[in-house]
Amino acid sequence: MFELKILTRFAAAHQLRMVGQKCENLHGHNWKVEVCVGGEHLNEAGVLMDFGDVKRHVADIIREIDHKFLNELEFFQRVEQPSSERIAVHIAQELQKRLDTPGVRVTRVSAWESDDACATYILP
Ligand SMILES: Nc1nc2c(c(=O)[nH]1)N=C([C@H](O)[C@H](O)COP(=O)(O)OP(=O)(O)OP(=O)(O)O)CN2
Ligand SMILES: [Zn+2]
Repeated sequence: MFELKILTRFAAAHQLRMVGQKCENLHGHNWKVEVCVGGEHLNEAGVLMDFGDVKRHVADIIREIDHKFLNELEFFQRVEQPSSERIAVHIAQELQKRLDTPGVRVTRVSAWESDDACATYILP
Protein backbone atom coordinates (compact mmCIF):
# COMPACT_ATOMS: atom_id res chain seq x y z
CA MET A 1 0.00 0.00 0.00
CA PHE A 2 1.10 3.58 -0.67
CA GLU A 3 0.22 6.49 1.59
CA LEU A 4 0.56 10.21 0.83
CA LYS A 5 0.62 12.84 3.55
CA ILE A 6 0.07 16.56 3.23
CA LEU A 7 0.25 19.21 5.94
CA THR A 8 -1.75 22.36 6.40
CA ARG A 9 -2.65 24.83 9.14
CA PHE A 10 -5.56 26.89 10.29
CA ALA A 11 -6.47 29.16 13.17
CA ALA A 12 -9.82 29.07 14.94
CA ALA A 13 -11.59 29.58 18.26
CA HIS A 14 -13.55 27.05 20.30
CA GLN A 15 -14.99 26.29 23.71
CA LEU A 16 -15.04 22.77 25.14
CA ARG A 17 -17.21 21.50 27.95
CA MET A 18 -16.03 18.71 30.25
CA VAL A 19 -12.44 18.45 29.04
CA GLY A 20 -10.92 20.76 31.62
CA GLN A 21 -12.04 23.95 33.20
CA LYS A 22 -9.83 26.33 31.26
CA CYS A 23 -11.08 24.87 27.96
CA GLU A 24 -14.58 26.06 28.79
CA ASN A 25 -13.40 29.62 28.24
CA LEU A 26 -13.43 30.92 24.69
CA HIS A 27 -9.90 30.42 23.34
CA GLY A 28 -8.09 29.60 20.13
CA HIS A 29 -5.41 27.42 18.60
CA ASN A 30 -3.24 27.38 15.54
CA TRP A 31 -3.98 23.83 14.45
CA LYS A 32 -1.57 21.87 12.29
CA VAL A 33 -3.36 19.22 10.26
CA GLU A 34 -1.84 16.11 8.67
CA VAL A 35 -3.96 14.40 6.07
CA CYS A 36 -3.14 10.96 4.65
CA VAL A 37 -4.65 9.19 1.66
CA GLY A 38 -3.79 5.67 0.63
CA GLY A 39 -4.23 3.07 -2.05
CA GLU A 40 -2.68 0.00 -3.61
CA HIS A 41 -1.99 1.03 -7.17
CA LEU A 42 0.02 3.75 -8.86
CA ASN A 43 -1.19 5.37 -12.06
CA GLU A 44 0.68 5.55 -15.36
CA ALA A 45 2.67 8.52 -14.00
CA GLY A 46 3.91 6.36 -11.12
CA VAL A 47 1.98 8.25 -8.45
CA LEU A 48 -0.99 7.34 -6.26
CA MET A 49 -2.55 10.72 -7.00
CA ASP A 50 -1.18 14.22 -7.43
CA PHE A 51 -0.22 15.89 -4.13
CA GLY A 52 -1.62 19.09 -5.66
CA ASP A 53 -5.09 17.60 -5.97
CA VAL A 54 -5.06 16.47 -2.33
CA LYS A 55 -3.89 19.94 -1.25
CA ARG A 56 -6.59 21.69 -3.26
CA HIS A 57 -9.38 19.58 -1.76
CA VAL A 58 -8.03 20.05 1.75
CA ALA A 59 -7.66 23.81 1.20
CA ASP A 60 -11.35 24.00 0.24
CA ILE A 61 -12.28 22.26 3.50
CA ILE A 62 -9.93 24.34 5.64
CA ARG A 63 -11.24 27.60 4.15
CA GLU A 64 -14.62 26.83 5.76
CA ILE A 65 -13.18 26.54 9.27
CA ASP A 66 -10.22 28.96 9.19
CA HIS A 67 -10.62 32.00 11.48
CA LYS A 68 -14.06 30.82 12.59
CA PHE A 69 -15.70 30.17 15.95
CA LEU A 70 -16.02 26.41 15.49
CA ASN A 71 -18.88 25.90 17.97
CA GLU A 72 -21.12 27.92 15.66
CA LEU A 73 -20.50 25.84 12.53
CA GLU A 74 -23.19 23.41 11.46
CA PHE A 75 -21.04 20.28 11.56
CA PHE A 76 -19.87 20.91 15.11
CA GLN A 77 -23.38 21.66 16.30
CA ARG A 78 -24.43 18.21 15.11
CA VAL A 79 -21.65 16.45 17.06
CA GLU A 80 -20.84 17.02 20.72
CA GLN A 81 -18.28 19.76 20.37
CA PRO A 82 -15.30 20.91 18.29
CA SER A 83 -12.52 18.91 19.93
CA SER A 84 -9.40 18.08 17.94
CA GLU A 85 -10.85 14.59 17.50
CA ARG A 86 -14.01 16.03 15.90
CA ILE A 87 -12.00 18.37 13.72
CA ALA A 88 -10.02 15.39 12.40
CA VAL A 89 -13.25 13.47 11.67
CA HIS A 90 -14.78 16.46 9.91
CA ILE A 91 -11.78 16.94 7.62
CA ALA A 92 -11.58 13.20 6.88
CA GLN A 93 -15.27 12.93 5.98
CA GLU A 94 -15.28 16.04 3.82
CA LEU A 95 -12.16 14.95 1.96
CA GLN A 96 -13.55 11.46 1.39
CA LYS A 97 -16.62 12.99 -0.29
CA ARG A 98 -14.37 15.01 -2.63
CA LEU A 99 -11.89 12.29 -3.63
CA ASP A 100 -12.64 10.97 -7.09
CA THR A 101 -9.49 8.94 -7.81
CA PRO A 102 -10.47 5.27 -8.06
CA GLY A 103 -8.83 3.12 -5.38
CA VAL A 104 -7.67 6.09 -3.29
CA ARG A 105 -9.23 6.79 0.11
CA VAL A 106 -8.57 8.85 3.21
CA THR A 107 -6.62 6.74 5.72
CA ARG A 108 -6.01 9.11 8.64
CA VAL A 109 -6.20 12.73 9.70
CA SER A 110 -4.30 14.23 12.64
CA ALA A 111 -5.14 17.57 14.22
CA TRP A 112 -2.34 19.09 16.32
CA GLU A 113 -3.73 21.78 18.58
CA SER A 114 -0.30 22.54 20.08
CA ASP A 115 3.28 21.34 19.60
CA ASP A 116 2.68 18.49 22.05
CA ALA A 117 -0.98 17.49 21.68
CA CYS A 118 -2.56 15.79 18.70
CA ALA A 119 -5.71 13.77 17.95
CA THR A 120 -5.72 11.29 15.06
CA TYR A 121 -8.77 9.78 13.35
CA ILE A 122 -7.89 6.51 11.65
CA LEU A 123 -10.51 5.46 9.14
CA PRO A 124 -11.69 1.88 9.42
N1 LIG B 1 -8.60 14.64 23.87
C1 LIG B 1 -8.66 15.99 23.89
N2 LIG B 1 -8.30 16.64 24.98
C2 LIG B 1 -8.34 17.98 24.98
C3 LIG B 1 -8.75 18.68 23.84
C4 LIG B 1 -9.13 17.95 22.71
O1 LIG B 1 -9.51 18.52 21.67
N3 LIG B 1 -9.07 16.62 22.76
N4 LIG B 1 -8.75 20.00 23.87
C5 LIG B 1 -8.39 20.72 24.90
C6 LIG B 1 -8.48 22.20 24.81
O2 LIG B 1 -8.58 22.57 23.46
C7 LIG B 1 -7.44 23.07 25.49
O3 LIG B 1 -7.42 24.34 24.85
C8 LIG B 1 -6.06 22.59 25.46
O4 LIG B 1 -5.79 22.26 26.73
P1 LIG B 1 -4.39 21.88 27.30
O5 LIG B 1 -3.66 21.01 26.36
O6 LIG B 1 -4.64 21.39 28.66
O7 LIG B 1 -3.74 23.29 27.38
P2 LIG B 1 -2.32 23.79 27.08
O8 LIG B 1 -2.10 23.82 25.60
O9 LIG B 1 -2.22 25.09 27.79
O10 LIG B 1 -1.37 22.72 27.68
P3 LIG B 1 -0.83 22.49 29.16
O11 LIG B 1 -0.12 21.19 29.05
O12 LIG B 1 -2.02 22.42 30.07
O13 LIG B 1 0.05 23.62 29.45
C9 LIG B 1 -7.98 20.08 26.14
N5 LIG B 1 -7.96 18.65 26.08
ZN1 LIG C 1 -8.74 24.39 22.92
